[in-house]
Amino acid sequence: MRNVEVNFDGLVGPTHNYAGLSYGNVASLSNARATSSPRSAAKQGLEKMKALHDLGMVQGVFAPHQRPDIAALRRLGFTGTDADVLQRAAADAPEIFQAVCSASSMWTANAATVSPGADTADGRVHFTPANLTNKFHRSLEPRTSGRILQAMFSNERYFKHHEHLPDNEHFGDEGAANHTRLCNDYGHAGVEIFTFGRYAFDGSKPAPQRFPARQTFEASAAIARLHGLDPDQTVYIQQNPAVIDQGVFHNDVIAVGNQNVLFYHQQAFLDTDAKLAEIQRKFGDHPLHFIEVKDHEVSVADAVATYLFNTQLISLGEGQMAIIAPTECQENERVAAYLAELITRDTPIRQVHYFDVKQSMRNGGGPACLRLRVALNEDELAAVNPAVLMSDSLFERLNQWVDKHYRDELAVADLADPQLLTETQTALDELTQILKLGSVYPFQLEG
Ligand SMILES: N=C(N)NCCC[C@H](NC(=O)CCC(=O)O)C(=O)O
Repeated sequence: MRNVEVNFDGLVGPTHNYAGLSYGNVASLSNARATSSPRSAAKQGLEKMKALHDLGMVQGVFAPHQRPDIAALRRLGFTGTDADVLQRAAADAPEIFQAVCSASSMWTANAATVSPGADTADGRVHFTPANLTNKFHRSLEPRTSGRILQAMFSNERYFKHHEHLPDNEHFGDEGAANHTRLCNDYGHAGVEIFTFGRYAFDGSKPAPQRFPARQTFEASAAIARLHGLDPDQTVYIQQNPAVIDQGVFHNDVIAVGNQNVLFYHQQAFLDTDAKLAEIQRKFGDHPLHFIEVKDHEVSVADAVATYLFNTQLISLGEGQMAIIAPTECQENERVAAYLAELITRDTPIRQVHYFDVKQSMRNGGGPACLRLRVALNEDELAAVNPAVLMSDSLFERLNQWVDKHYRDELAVADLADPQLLTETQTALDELTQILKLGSVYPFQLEG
């Protein structure tokens, strides 16, 4: 049976903007209040999806969320017509208002944690939407992400959907951004690696001093229990608090894995040697490539600035992999030299492809943030909603849809324009028809 890994990329929503909402995320803070281009952001994302499709990958599209989130504003006491709610919130509580306008659902690496059927006790693919409790604007995502996931993976014979973890910092969960799976073949049982930033109930354990640790050990362990993972095939690794304090707000900013390769920075983890030995032991006798990038090769600062590790490692067949990197890596001499040399080494990584995803990068989201990986066998793939899978015609259709509905430029001040709300709802209503999702947005469910 053929087993594949499908990347479900977040389609950038029409309100994509730079409001500087993510403390601890260096790019988000440094680009605060810059003017964005929702249209080019969405098109940059579509180009990457199409290029991976053209490389022979199965590629999916993950719909964006409804923003501004009027329901969230009503829950916080703003009343009247939708236009009243928007304008009152913008005037009286601009920080709350900007948060409910964020297009952050584009970073689908944070949408959920996914365990393939080969790893779970009941043999189904398990999904748990991330609660994203650490940032208010992201905590608005789990319910809609859950509905979109159910609309894409609806067959209960193959797919199991869990509720997100309790909405509380003790169970702070950022989804697949802190989850890596190593395996010999996508269809074989793998080792699931959960990376976390702190322990919720034990203040004596190491934790960052400056920036928040968004993921807790307790959240990771709960996901592993919910998904029915075998403890002998599961590894928990604490992120090095010192790198969180340098802007590594998710583990996928400092490490990435695929099949038998783990590519990571020397400073990424705590207790690295013991943890790598545990991974090797649980992985078994098969060859495993630990590619460690040393400080003198690429510093943590360069890794954060270029997103060297927020790259996608994709399998091209015959044991070869390609690395999908943002153009920021190409523009940094040290990182570009490192990658040029890496593909000549005796590892599966043989190609590097650069993509311009600058609109997303300016909010701290690289190629790997934009995608949620789902490993599937043939039967499971056949059960996926086919309307969300990339093809030449879907690429063309989505580009036309973006041209019709998206603005070229958006400043933070434009977010209060009631017309933007109407434009967004019209666009998303049409999108649910293109992607055959049914009703997934609050404005569709209320009516
Ligand atoms: N590393 C992964 N997997 N994802 C990147 C997420 C970036 C996102 N940025 C933001 O939410 C900024 C949005 C704003 O400021 O409007 C975040 O910090 O949660």
